[in-house]
Amino acid sequence: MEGCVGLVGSAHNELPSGVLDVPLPLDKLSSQCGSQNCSRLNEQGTKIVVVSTGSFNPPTYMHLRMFELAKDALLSEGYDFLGGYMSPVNDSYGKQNLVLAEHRIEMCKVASSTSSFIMVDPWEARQPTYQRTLYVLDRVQDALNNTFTSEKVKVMLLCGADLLESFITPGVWIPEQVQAIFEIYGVICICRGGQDTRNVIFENDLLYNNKKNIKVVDEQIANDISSTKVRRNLERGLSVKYLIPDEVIKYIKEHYLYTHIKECTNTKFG
Ligand SMILES: Nc1ncnc2c1ncn2[C@@H]1O[C@H](COP(=O)(O)OP(=O)(O)OP(=O)(O)O)[C@@H](O)[C@H]1O
Ligand SMILES: NC(=O)c1ccc[n+]([C@@H]2O[C@H](COP(=O)(O)O)[C@@H](O)[C@H]2O)c1
Repeated sequence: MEGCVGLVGSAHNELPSGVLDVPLPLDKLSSQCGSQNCSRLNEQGTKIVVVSTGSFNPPTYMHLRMFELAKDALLSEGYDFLGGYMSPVNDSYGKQNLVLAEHRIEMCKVASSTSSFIMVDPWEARQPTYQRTLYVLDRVQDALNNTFTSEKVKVMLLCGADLLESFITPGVWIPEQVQAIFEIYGVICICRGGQDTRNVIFENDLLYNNKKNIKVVDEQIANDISSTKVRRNLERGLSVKYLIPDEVIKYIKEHYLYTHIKECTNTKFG
C-alpha cells in the first residue's frame, strides 16, 4: 500500500508474539510549521507525531479538536508538528457498548478525512488481542524512525485529563509502563470538563515526579462532548448533528449502529 509502512519491531520491549503486520499510514505527515502559530522552531526543531488511543465509539468533534489543540501548543513551543494518529482500541478491551473495531476504524477514517494531518492507525484494533498503550506507541515510533525519515521523530501520547487520571487509578495501568510512557514518549493532556488537571498532577507523586514530561493544554473554548453522550442521544433517537461529523452520522445510520446496542456489538461487520 502506497504511503504506508509495516510493523518493524519494538523500541525497548518485546512485542507479544502473534502480532499482525498492519501498515502505518504516512500520507498526511508533513511539517505544519507553515501554518498559524509557528513562531520559530526551537533549537532542536524536534519533529513530533502524536497518538491518541481510545474507544472512539463513536469519534466526536472533540476527538478531532484535541489534535488541533496539540498542534497549536507544540508549534507555539517551537516543535515541528508533523501530524497525528487516532488508534481505536481493540475489541478485546471489553468496554460496554463498544461497537466492532472495523466500524470504529471506518468512523475514525471518515471523521478525519477533512483533516490535513490526522490519520487512523488500525494496528491496535486489528490485532488478535488487546494491546497496551505502551506497545501502540512503540509500534508507531519504530515504524516512523525506521522508514519515514532519517531524522528522529518523537512520538507523544495525546489524551484527555480523564485518561491521565486513570494512570493513577489502582489496577488500571502497569506502573512501570506508565513510567515508560512518561520517560520515552511524554504526554500531551487536554483539560476536560473544568477539571483542575494541574492540581491533580501536583497532588499525586507519580504525576508530579513526571511533570516535565506532561504538557497540559488548556481548553480555551470549553467543549464537553463525549462519546457516551452522543450514544445516549442516538439510543433515544435524538439529533447528534454538530456533535459529530455528518459523514460519521451517515455511517452510523447506514450500519444501524447505537440504536440497538446489543445487535451492533454482536453483528458481524459488513
Ligand atoms: N471532551 C473532551 N475533552 C478532552 N479530551 C477528550 C474529550 N473527549 C474525549 N477525550 C479524550 O479522547 C481520548 C479518547 O477518548 P474516548 O474514545 O474514550 O472518548 P470519550 O468521549 O471519553 O468516550 P466514552 O464517553 O465512551 O468514555 C481520551 O484520551 C479522552 O480523554
Ligand atoms: N495499561 C494500559 O495500557 C491501559 C490501561 C487502561 C486504558 N488504556 C487505554 O486507554 C484508552 C482508554 O479508552 P477509554 O477512555 O475509551 O476507556 C484505551 O485506548 C485503552 O487501551 C491502556
